[in-house]
Amino acid sequence: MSRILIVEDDAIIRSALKRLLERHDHRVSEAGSVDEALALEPQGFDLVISDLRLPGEPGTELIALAAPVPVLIMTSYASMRSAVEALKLGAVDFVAKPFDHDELLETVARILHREAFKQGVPPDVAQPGGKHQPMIGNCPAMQVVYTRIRKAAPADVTVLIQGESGTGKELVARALHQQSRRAHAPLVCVNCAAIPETLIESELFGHEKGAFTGASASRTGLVEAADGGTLFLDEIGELPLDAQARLLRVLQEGEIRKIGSVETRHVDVRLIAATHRDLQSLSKTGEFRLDLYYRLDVMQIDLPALREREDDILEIADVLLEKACRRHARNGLRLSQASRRTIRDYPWPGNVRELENALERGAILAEGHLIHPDDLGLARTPRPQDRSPAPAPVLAGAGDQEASDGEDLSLEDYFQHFVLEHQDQMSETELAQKLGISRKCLWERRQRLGIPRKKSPRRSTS
Ligand SMILES: Nc1ncnc2c1ncn2[C@@H]1O[C@H](COP(=O)(O)OP(=O)(O)OP(=O)(O)O)[C@@H](O)[C@H]1O
Repeated sequence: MSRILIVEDDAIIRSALKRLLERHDHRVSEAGSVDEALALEPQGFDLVISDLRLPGEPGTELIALAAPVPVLIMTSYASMRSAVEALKLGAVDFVAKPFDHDELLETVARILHREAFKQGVPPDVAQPGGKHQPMIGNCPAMQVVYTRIRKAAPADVTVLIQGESGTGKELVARALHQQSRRAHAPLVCVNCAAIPETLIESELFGHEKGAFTGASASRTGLVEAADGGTLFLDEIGELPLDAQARLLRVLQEGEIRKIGSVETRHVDVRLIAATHRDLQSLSKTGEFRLDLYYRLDVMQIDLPALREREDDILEIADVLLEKACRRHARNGLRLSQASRRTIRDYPWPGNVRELENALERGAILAEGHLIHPDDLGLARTPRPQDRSPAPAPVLAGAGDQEASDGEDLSLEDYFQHFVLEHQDQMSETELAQKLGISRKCLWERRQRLGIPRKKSPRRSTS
């Protein structure tokens, strides 16, 4: 069922058209002018059918205001000139009034069909350097993702993105922001797992001077920094309960209160959250507030793991390899047939990020013009029957470099031993520094090896 918005000031024509479309299973809303149409948020529809001449602004104004939703223009002034003008301005098509019912229905069906195809097109995403690149991959699961992005982006609702680490959750958040009406405002990305638990509330919500030991000046939080724009909270499952309560207030009341302050301030922020954890299960154990979960779960986007995107793996590998070759001035480098098989059969527990790293290694290490499996440095190559779900191989060294089987084991042992022995005396930052890895990497390895971070009993600033 498609959602269609009719914009027509003549009530008789409007209700006749409404009845006609409803008889053909469309859900129809009506407006009598451009202003009334805007109040109904035209971007949430699949098609806008608008009269050209309306009281106030002409129907062609909606072409830009409803974008990317197509606008079909009706005109009783069926001169070629007004129709051509409307098409030039970007109308998807036009119909002359009085219209023939079958012709109109056919035009509507054709437009909706064409749009349905467009929906599966990967969105362009601005990378941190400012360059725009399309998301790679066209497998059926990703087409569903692209369609969801296209529909959810302009709707200004909270979105919960779920998927394993490295599947592209941040990329989806960027696409949602860029296709929303907030695109001109900031997108603030926060990885809740990478900020010490004791600091996360003040990072997000800000604090007043003297609110806690070490708070020597008042500070604005990241939620406020995203005012007017979008806040992307990655790994929201790691947010401590106190911070969850504050976040709930932001979502419910649109209000923020700094730590140590009695005053509240209004903020207008769209929240996009991501997690690789099952928030509903976490809420059963009391680790995640169920009311917050329901607030977040307005629209869900599920990202498939790379191993489930068999048709995409080699396509992604080719595009990422080209980029890696450009970065390292190794143009013309290609994957050997054996490398292509290895890439296809490997379970990719670290998903696209792990593939990106492996290809980068390949581009650096390859000696001739072909990248061989050894150059990729994958920990082990499973036989096809070993594939998903496979145990995650442990990656060695900073930046997730991988090593051979023997080294994996000793590194894993070393990591576990070191963390267990020192975590009572060291902060997460110190632990990560001593291990030569990032805080985020430390957190990910803790998850993989089942050594969750201990909850600290009181606030401190270390
Ligand atoms: N479909 C895709 N097309 C192109 N690049 C991708 C795609 N999916 C992921 N990537 C790349 O993989 C890397 C990881 O993506 P991203 O940071 O969005 O993943 P994530 O799910 O947010 O990971 P984490 O949960 O660990 O933060 C990035 O460099 C991103 O550009």
